[in-house]
Amino acid sequence: MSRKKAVKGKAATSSPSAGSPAGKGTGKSARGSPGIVQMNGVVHPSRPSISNSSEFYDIAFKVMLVGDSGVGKTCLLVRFKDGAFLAGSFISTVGIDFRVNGNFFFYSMITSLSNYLQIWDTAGQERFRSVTHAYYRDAHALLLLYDVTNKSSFDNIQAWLTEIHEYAQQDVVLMLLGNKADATHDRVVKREDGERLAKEFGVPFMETSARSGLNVELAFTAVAKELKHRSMKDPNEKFKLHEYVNKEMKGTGCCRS
Ligand SMILES: Nc1nc2c(ncn2[C@@H]2O[C@H](COP(=O)(O)OP(=O)(O)OP(=O)(O)O)[C@@H](O)[C@H]2O)c(=O)[nH]1
Repeated sequence: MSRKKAVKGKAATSSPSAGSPAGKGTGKSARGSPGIVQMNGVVHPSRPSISNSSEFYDIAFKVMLVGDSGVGKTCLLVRFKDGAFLAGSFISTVGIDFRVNGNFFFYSMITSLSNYLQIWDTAGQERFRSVTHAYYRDAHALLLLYDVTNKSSFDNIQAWLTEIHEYAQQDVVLMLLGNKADATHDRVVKREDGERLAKEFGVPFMETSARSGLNVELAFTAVAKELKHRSMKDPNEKFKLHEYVNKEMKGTGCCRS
């Protein structure tokens, strides 16, 4: 992921296109605007272009990927973005806008659920932590990752949860993801351990693989659905995130989603 490292290592003056995934074959610029990527070659005609969509949509949700360095946050996001594009998938992405803000990059996307998501990748390295904290505060959802082949990334989850408790909003949507589930030979954290930890903290859990695509779309879809339902006025229309995840989740017996 050298392209990502280049972005994360950049100073706050990073230009949106320089060294960006968007500049590496992720799509074409829309009408020459830097950083705007058209999906399936077309931005949905009935919707605004992504660059002014946060004004158009009443609710823009900020979703952040957090977890130790190397757990696969960037790969998960890239997998989701490309999978959504290529497969024309369930939460099909109508438009994606890539931007760099300081050490972070994020994708803005209008989804087929008609909500506007900003998905932020963060740097897991300790030296970026104080900056990351500032971004927690207005996050609506956090995807907290560990790496099933790295025990310390799992052991650090409690510390991450403590940080989240301290810095994030009280009602933040939180989901625990055990990534790299495809790496069966290198696995050191059992799925049951992840399940147990998630249960202890009352958060939905699934194993994912950015490599195979296992549950990647489901993780983002579940969060998008939860955010969408929370924003709806009708309190009877309760969406149960745990139930949805348990019903839709694919096991890790196989390496493809
Ligand atoms: N086998 C396997 N490897 C993965 C998976 N996801 C990521 N990786 C590998 O793990 C390494 C780190 O992935 P990144 O996405 O850069 O990790 P990150 O969490 O963004 O790391 P930081 O930016 O340092 O916080 C890379 O070498 C990836 O190829 C996965 O699902 N399976």
